[in-house]
Amino acid sequence: MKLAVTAPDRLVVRTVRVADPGDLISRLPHPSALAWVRHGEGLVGWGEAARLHVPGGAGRFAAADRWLRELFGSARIDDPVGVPGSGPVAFGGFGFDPKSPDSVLIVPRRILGRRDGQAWLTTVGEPDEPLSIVRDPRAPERLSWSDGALTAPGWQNAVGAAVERIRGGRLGKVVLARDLYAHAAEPIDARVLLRRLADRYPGCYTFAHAGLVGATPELLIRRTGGRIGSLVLAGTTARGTDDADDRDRAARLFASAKDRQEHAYAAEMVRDALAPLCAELEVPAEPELLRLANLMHLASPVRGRLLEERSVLDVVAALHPTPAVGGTPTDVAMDLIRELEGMDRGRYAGPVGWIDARGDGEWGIALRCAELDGTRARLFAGCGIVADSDPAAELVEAQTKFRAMRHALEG
Ligand SMILES: C=C(O[C@H]1C=CC=C(C(=O)O)[C@@H]1O)C(=O)O
Repeated sequence: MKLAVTAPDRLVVRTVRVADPGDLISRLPHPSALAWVRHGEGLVGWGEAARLHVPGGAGRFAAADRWLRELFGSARIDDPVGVPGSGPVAFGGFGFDPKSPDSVLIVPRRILGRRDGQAWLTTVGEPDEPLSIVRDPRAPERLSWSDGALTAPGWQNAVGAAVERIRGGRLGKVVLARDLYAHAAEPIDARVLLRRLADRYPGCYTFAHAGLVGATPELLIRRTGGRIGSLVLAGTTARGTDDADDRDRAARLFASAKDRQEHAYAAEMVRDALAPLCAELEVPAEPELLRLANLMHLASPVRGRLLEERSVLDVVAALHPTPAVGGTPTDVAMDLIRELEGMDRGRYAGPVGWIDARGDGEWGIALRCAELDGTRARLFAGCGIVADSDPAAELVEAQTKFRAMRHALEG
């Protein structure tokens, strides 16, 4: 696999403790933001000390992991803080489809971290290298919207075709997505979107990576030393108009055979993928409810302890794509996605997150997100389809999922 690399021969890295910086997102000096923030904690980064473009292929996670081990292994690191996310960190986003050429890792020149009452600043490269600062991000104005690969009726037809294929018995589940474009008068500044997403979805992982911006509720994997955690999501209903309506909807979600089946496919695959890697693994027998500002999901929190030393990217490789974004069986679902969606998902529905020099890190599934390109944003939303899915209801669900990014753009 031929990697495209921009990196110095040897990284010089220094982490220092800093006073609590407060809100991390408002500390980003430039629109080319890197971020991973939940409940005000996490990491933000800016500048670029090293970048890796990973070509498509099933071995892309292993190739990225090897490159990072070499880069971080040869670095001169002074890190008295010594917690997950201190020292050098790479922010990454991988293409959903192994064939996609879109996977990128970036090691920023500055990383500001905040967790459990501690805060730190990491400098990669010479501390006095000037960084350009662009203050006062402006909100997008005069937005207009256009369809992506498929119109709404076209996508409903694709869902109908998927249901037929599932009823034909070749697969149990497939997740179908569609894209939508927003056009603004001026280049869109990721920081405005991050701010709005973090304010509205504090329990989600608000992320920015090389123009991909979103707030995902789904944690693919977190590794802290030997401990791992994951939050499997599948099965969705919109929030109600009041508490009683919320309770009714949640009860219907738990009683819905279709949603339970969608969820079971995802939770079982995550269990099966993690079991061989773990000395201990806890997967709840029944899902619980995850409430977001716009949606409620069936959720299975998974915990485990790794059998042997492996980096978080190594575990990502074992998990992606889960049936929360692909389907069951994976290969049949991937082919059907390529056939019916009529688009390349890019990094949407792929792993997005960060990894440090210890191999610790947090990776989510890039959902509720948009890919920024100057004045244009490409939004994505997808839905799990099983034998009982109704195309019209799935379209409504996809529109609700778009709402997170529509709101981030429109305010
Ligand atoms: C594919 C998406 O959501 C996934 C995650 C949670 C619930 C899902 C569902 O109920 O269909 C999807 O599997 C998306 O938001 O684009």
